[in-house]
Amino acid sequence: MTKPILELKDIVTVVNKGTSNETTILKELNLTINEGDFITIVGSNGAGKSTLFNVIGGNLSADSGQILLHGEDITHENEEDRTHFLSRVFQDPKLGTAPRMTVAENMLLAEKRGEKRRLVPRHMKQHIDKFTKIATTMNNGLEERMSTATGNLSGGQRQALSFLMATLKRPDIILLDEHTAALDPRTSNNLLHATNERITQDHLTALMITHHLEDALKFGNRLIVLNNGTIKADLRGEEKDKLTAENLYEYFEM
Ligand SMILES: Nc1ncnc2c1ncn2[C@@H]1O[C@H](COP(=O)(O)OP(=O)(O)OP(=O)(O)O)[C@@H](O)[C@H]1O
Repeated sequence: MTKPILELKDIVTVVNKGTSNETTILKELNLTINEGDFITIVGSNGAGKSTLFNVIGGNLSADSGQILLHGEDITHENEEDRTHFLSRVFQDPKLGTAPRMTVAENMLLAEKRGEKRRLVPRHMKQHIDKFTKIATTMNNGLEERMSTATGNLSGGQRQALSFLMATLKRPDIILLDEHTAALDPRTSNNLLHATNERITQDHLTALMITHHLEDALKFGNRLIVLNNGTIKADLRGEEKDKLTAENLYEYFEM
């Protein structure tokens, strides 16, 4: 049985309140995310995709509506509180990692997130074999650079590290905000496949924004089309499998 992890109920977000630029971005948006869902999200520029992630992440508060995590109301929890159950990977490879720290240190930091323990070499020794093994799953040589400062990695390796760090503590939800968009096509493709393997094999729950319809079709068990602040389509199973890029494109015009 699929269990809901996160439920968004009638979410409305308004920006520039009280000014002549007041705009409603999300318009009574409803979405239930179930355990193990890997949802790809597409939609035109300005459709509200990043705003949806900001509302889930607590960077932006909903003006009305409710957010439930495992049935509990978390609508008023702030961004920091929500890091206990979610992690996010951004488009910019520089955002997810500390540049002067090594790959292994960044991974240790991610694993100890939320704990009071200090980062000490003794802890590193216990973890290095496990971290190296995890890095190997990225298929991009990251495992050979465990002692390299993150700032000296290639963009693809750095973004793969950001993704791994986001998954290390098995958050309830992982938000992938066009996390391969800044990479060249081959590197992007490699990271997408590694992402897919880690999410499906470890039964993680993730939402991934992409502008590439083929990727939205290829990956995930559910595909959502966001248009003008609402969900225009939420396709899964056979319905998603049968979909082509051409049919999908039609949803953009609705
Ligand atoms: N804090 C804000 N203040 C004012 N306008 C905002 C704010 N956040 C988002 N918007 C506007 O809301 C609309 C939706 O933005 P959002 O970034 O969520 O769209 P998106 O679907 O992620 O677009 P893109 O594909 O271009 O990244 C846009 O018109 C944007 O300019």
